[in-house]
Amino acid sequence: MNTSENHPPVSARGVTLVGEPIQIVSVKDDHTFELDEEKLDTVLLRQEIQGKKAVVVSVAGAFRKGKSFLLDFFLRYLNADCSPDWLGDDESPLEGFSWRGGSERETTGILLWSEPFCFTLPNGEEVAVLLMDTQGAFDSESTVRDCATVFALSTMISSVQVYNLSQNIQEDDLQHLQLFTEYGRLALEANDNESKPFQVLEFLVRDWSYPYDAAYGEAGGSQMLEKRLKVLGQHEQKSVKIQFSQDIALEETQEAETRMEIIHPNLGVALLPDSSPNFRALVQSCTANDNDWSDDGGAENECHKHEGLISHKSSWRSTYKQESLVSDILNITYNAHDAAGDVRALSKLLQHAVSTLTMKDFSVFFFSPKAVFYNNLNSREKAKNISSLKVAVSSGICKMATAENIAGSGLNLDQLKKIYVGDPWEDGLLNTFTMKNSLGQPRVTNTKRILESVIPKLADYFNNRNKQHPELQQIRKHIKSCFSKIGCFLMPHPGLRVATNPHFDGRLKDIETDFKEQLKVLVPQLLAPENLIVKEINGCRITCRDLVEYFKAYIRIYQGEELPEPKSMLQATAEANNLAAVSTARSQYVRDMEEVCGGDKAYIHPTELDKEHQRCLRQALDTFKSARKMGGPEFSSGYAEQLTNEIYDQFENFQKHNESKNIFSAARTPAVLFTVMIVAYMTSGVFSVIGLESIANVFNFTMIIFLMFLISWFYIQYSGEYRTLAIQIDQIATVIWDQALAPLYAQLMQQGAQLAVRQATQSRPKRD
Ligand SMILES: Nc1nc2c(ncn2[C@@H]2O[C@H](COP(=O)(O)OP(=O)(O)OP(=O)(O)O)[C@@H](O)[C@H]2O)c(=O)[nH]1
Repeated sequence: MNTSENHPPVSARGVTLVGEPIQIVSVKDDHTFELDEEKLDTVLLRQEIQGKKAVVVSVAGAFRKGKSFLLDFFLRYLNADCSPDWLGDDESPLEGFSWRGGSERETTGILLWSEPFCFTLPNGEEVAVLLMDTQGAFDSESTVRDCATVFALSTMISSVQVYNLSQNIQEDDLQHLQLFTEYGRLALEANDNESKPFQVLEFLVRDWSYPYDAAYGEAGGSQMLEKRLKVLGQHEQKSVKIQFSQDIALEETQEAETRMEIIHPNLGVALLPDSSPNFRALVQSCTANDNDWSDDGGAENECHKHEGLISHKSSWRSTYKQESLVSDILNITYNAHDAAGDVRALSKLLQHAVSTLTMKDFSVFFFSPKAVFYNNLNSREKAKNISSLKVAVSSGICKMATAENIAGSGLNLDQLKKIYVGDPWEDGLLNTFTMKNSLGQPRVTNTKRILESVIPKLADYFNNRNKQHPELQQIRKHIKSCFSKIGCFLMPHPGLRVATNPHFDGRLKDIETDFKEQLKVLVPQLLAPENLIVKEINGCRITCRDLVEYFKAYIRIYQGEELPEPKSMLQATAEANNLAAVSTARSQYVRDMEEVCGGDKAYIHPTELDKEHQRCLRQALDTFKSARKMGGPEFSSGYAEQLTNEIYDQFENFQKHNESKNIFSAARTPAVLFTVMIVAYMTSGVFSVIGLESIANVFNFTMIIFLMFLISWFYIQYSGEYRTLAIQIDQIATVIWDQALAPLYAQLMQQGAQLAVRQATQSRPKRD
């Protein structure tokens, strides 16, 4: 709400709020900017602060998004001397910079709070904190240039620019930021695109409604910023350290071996599936008779050892179902559909086996403890990782079996990506897939066919997923290159009363608790003395006195004409389209005319050349008109005119070039010079015959001069030197030709023609 005129504004803690907003920069009706130097001086050149370092915190962004409202909380905090209960009581209206509800813009130009706040930094340095409110961008009365100028100026002047956004960081927010900061960078002379021209940028996302995606505050903000400003498709050069669970397993193996020894060895068997060949061999050894092993003496002996110990001896079995084994070996039956009975029967079967075989015999059929450990681990990792690898199967990268191998080896798709990004030449993936575990087996596979098919497909997949359009990359790179530090803070919605109640006057009781909680974090984060950022320009810390000079210098740049005008996207695109169409049409004209009178073509009569020019011009204009362009016919008419003018310029060149091919015009200068010499010689002869020697000498002298001209002209044509002299001689010859010889020639031609006509009519036979 506007600061009341009847009583001075009072802060929430009952302390009078000293100062008022002062309009430093105003925008005039003709969209030019004016700096009120006097007011600026009253704020910054006060005796007590002019020598102090300046901290300038500005809030900029679209109009009607609560910038001034937020600044008033900044004021409260600073006015309360940063005390912990700065937010004050529930009943005090929010005052300071003028803010209000409604849809029409409030702030115009740039405002400063008239009373800078003085603090001492932890290093003992005295600083003055200035708060700056800016005109909201994109309202219906501001041009793109106005918005860009306000944003650029405030960014150039401030040490912390709060970019106030609503609900999210959208791509258009980044595009505008790019345009505005580029406009700022252009104005700065140190526009080397290397040093960072601006200091801190804080994205402030208001009304953040997705705390379940990213939490309110700075942590969620950083997470969000990381996503939004990520430049995808750039391989990070630092190597990626990945913690594989399999690697841990290798270290654990030793410990596992010891552990396995104290576990009953049956566990090793119990872990085997009953389809496993080892399980079958074990059972076979418990039940085999002599005949089964007759072809193998060693095995025969082994079986003899078991003879008598095993009650039922049979040949290789057709079935190894637990139910039939128990019935054959132990001669008992049980309910195979009862899980508990099943386990009890298995236990009896194993006890029987243990009692009939020595440990040594029995252990032949065990998996090693290491193998069992791996098997265990493999199942656990497979369960954990397989879901992400199903994407690889559905994308045709590998079959399910390979995906299971990869998953079982402790890798998921995300980790594979990190390996690939860390080593994009595919070696990383190859090495990982083929590295040996402590059993000497490959981690995933070393089958060449699989490796050759899966690894390139994985690499393609990661590359395509990583692809980000160059335009998007460029925006992100640009923004990062402009600021020394970029942060983000997610603010919750302040509640419906704040947003929609026309009588809301900023009392805390009407504001949602979440919002107030986050304010208590945000404001000290920006303004607590230990967090203040002193304004720096080209590495120098700026005092309030210096800031006045910079302000004046910067505004002068934006008042002048030297900066290109920032345009709306449509206008810029329409211009680019039209210019491209002009260029295509002009090239077509040049090509067509080259066909008519190009370098290797013969001289063409000027009238004919003009006709050809008209034809090519028409065609070029047709090409321009038929090109698809943005902006409409009215916008294009100016470019059509530009095209016609450029084509006429080209035509002049073609005319000159054509003229140079005319041998008569090329020979005109020597012919004129020679004619003048002859005439001068003959005239001098006539005058000397009649005794007027002095006049004859003048003509002789003229003849000598023209002879010298002629010799010089030939020399210059031959050597290419003294070209300016040749041009002057050509000009003299042209004047003589135009003034004397050409009219004479025309007259002679006319008389000749008349004579010819007369003779022709006289010689015609008379009719009776
Ligand atoms: N939804 C929402 N509204 C807010 C928030 N903060 C303030 N408002 C309301 O937004 C309206 C405009 O506030 P201002 O501070 O005048 O907005 P501004 O961005 O300075 O507006 P301009 O000066 O026109 O650029 C007021 O009605 C505030 O109550 C917020 O975080 N979320």
